Amino acid sequence: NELYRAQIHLYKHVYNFVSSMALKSVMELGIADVIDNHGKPMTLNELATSLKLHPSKVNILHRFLRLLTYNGFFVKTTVNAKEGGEGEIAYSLTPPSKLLVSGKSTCLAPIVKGALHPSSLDMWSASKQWFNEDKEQTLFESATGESFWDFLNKQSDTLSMFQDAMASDSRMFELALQENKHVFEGLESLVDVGGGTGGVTKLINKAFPHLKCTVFDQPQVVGNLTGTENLNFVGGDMFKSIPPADAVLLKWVLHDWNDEQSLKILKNSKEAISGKGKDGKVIIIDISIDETSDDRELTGLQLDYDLVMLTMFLGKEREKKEWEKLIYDAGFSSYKIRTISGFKSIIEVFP
Ligand SMILES: OCc1ccc2c(c1)OC[C@]1(O)c3cc4c(cc3O[C@H]21)OCO4
Repeated sequence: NELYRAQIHLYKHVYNFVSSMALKSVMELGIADVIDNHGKPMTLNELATSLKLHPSKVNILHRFLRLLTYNGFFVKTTVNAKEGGEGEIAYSLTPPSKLLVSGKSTCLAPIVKGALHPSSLDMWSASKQWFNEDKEQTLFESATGESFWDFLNKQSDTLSMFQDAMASDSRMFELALQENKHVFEGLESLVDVGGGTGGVTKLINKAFPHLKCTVFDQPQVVGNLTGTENLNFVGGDMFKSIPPADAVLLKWVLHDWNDEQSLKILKNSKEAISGKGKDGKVIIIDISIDETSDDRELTGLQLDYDLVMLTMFLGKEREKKEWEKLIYDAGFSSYKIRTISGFKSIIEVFP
């Protein structure tokens, strides 16, 4: 009956937060590390013992693992099956939960921790007031009275939590970089605008040791960071000016900003690459929403990010035609866009 099917769809979306929170709990308990260290499927009791859980928590752990197994984060196998006996259920990691194993370049636990921090969740209790107020501000500002950037910069632990999150996502870029080396070939200098602690720049510098790389971010972000021979940190304001280079890299930056602010950043980027008469370029790495895609999980993630950017930064995720308009409005003459592994695209923009 379609009425009950509608009710199931409605309630499923109401309780989507439960699987996010279960994932957060598993990340906090370090279950991926425990199973990875064990080296083979782990029974519930082995897991509970290793996690030093109180006996009353063993069944709770079982229920969490059941939901997360259903959602593709674990697989169940049977171990210790005696002759004709049942054996025991044991849990193994899957590719998504392997991304929570610490100490690897593919560890995304920091972004799970950051994105599910109360600062990203509590603000939603102010959504009604946000919609009804006549002020243009983020949901975060409506709820807390300060911008998310000010909140992050206020305490070192929140800033480092955010930077660890960005760095963890950047380490995933290594694969995409190998598949897109041609984008960086022939460059003598590159400035990574909004580069934070230099996660991506270090990867590029490793792949292209002769490329002079500059990490450009706010003074309080890069102030006390020291570079190496071909990688230096420069503090400044990308809305004022960007240090000159053959290429400007904007990875996961423009989606934080509305069209007016993004135009300003792109115009300053155009200034920065137009020195020395070289035909420089701007390299944008960001989400480009493909509404025609039939990959519902990919498009769903991209639309989730659009609301995260809207509510926290008054930013947005852009479709291809929106990128095109922004690029041409900023005075560039052409661009090349291609999806890179995962949910982002790489857009080369030429003056
Ligand atoms: O373009 C920048 C950019 C890129 C990704 C993310 C940003 C901003 O903020 C929202 C977000 O969901 C988030 C919020 C966080 C966090 C990490 C984190 O990852 C997500 O650590 C503390 O709070």
